Amino acid sequence: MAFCNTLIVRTFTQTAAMAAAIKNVTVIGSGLMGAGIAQVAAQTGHHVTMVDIDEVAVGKAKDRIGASIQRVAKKKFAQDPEAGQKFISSALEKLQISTDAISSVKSADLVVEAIVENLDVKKKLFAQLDEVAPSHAIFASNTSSLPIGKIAAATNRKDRFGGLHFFNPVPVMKLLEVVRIPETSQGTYEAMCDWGKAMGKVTVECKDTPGFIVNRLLVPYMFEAVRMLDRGWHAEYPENTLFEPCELLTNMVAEGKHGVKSGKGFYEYNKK
Ligand SMILES: CCCCCCC[C@H](O)CC(=O)SCCNC(=O)CCNC(=O)[C@H](O)C(C)(C)COP(=O)([O-])OP(=O)([O-])OC[C@H]1O[C@@H](n2cnc3c(N)ncnc32)[C@H](O)[C@@H]1OP(=O)([O-])[O-]
Ligand SMILES: NC(=O)c1ccc[n+]([C@@H]2O[C@H](COP(=O)([O-])OP(=O)(O)OC[C@H]3O[C@@H](n4cnc5c(N)ncnc54)[C@H](O)[C@@H]3O)[C@@H](O)[C@H]2O)c1
Repeated sequence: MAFCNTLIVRTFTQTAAMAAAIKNVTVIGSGLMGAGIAQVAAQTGHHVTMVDIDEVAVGKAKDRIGASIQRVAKKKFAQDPEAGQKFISSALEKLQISTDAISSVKSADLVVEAIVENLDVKKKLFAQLDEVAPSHAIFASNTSSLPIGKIAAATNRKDRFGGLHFFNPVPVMKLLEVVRIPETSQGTYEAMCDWGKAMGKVTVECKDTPGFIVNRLLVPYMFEAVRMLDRGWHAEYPENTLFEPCELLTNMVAEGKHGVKSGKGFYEYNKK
């Protein structure tokens, strides 16, 4: 029992230490997602370096952040514009830009990659960063569709590797999928979740499966919308199995499980 308690205390201490240690964040890629991630990280008190191979892109990203943060401040400090101005200047002071990925990770506690969706390009980048980043630094990819395990394989820090899948527009969307591979240590996983919460996000644990959770649902839904457009809206397709009632739903309806209005469905609801 004493051994068990010691182990729990030690694990807790290590995890808390890793999470507390995430102060310096390097975001690689300053496109739609990278700029959003960098912005929210700076807004929430982190020292952020945003990197891009394209000097023009990273400059434009900083301008976009300036415009987006105005919108955030207007909403967040609607009653106190002075506090809003302080919020903006404090965040922008914490944000550096660079075109040199190698030097930008030298004091990073967390590296979030949001570059082009290409496995070889991501692997090449992480292999280079692995050589120079501090050993404690956690690496994460924001990929929409590539297996995290395949990207992590390019490094010697699979225990400190995971997915941090944000949603567009990052300053607005609350959800963050935190993806773990079998090698991701518990400390790394918890540090990623704690960092996500510090970013003001709601974190959800995902396994490293195609599409994680959201895109697994979203992409077939989007494709189906496009197929509908493709074949015309007016036709009826009674033979299409997509429209067949599911047995599970039929049974739930028969059992009176109508969701919120009946107090039970997939969940139980407390009616007040
Ligand atoms: C395998 C292939 C995969 C392909 C798909 C990949 C998918 C990917 O992996 C995952 C995803 O991202 S899935 C996609 C997941 N994403 C979604 O599902 C999102 C879908 N989109 C939406 O839900 C709506 O368009 C929004 C809620 C974003 C905006 O609401 P709207 O009704 O269009 O109205 P509005 O007038 O514009 O804005 C209203 C207020 O919102 C605020 N604000 C907005 N943008 C901001 C910004 N950039 N900055 C700061 N603030 C911003 C601001 O306060 C603004 O007020 P203001 O007074 O005007 O400043
Ligand atoms: N767009 C979305 O809605 C969305 C949502 C969630 C996740 N993602 C994922 O986020 C990643 C980025 O997507 P995006 O939409 O921001 O792309 P984007 O094209 O807007 O931006 C990518 C940026 O990366 C830069 N870049 C490319 N190679 C680089 C390298 N080797 N080093 C440094 N910078 C490099 C490009 O110059 C570009 O500015 C992708 O993996 C994508 O799948 C996208």
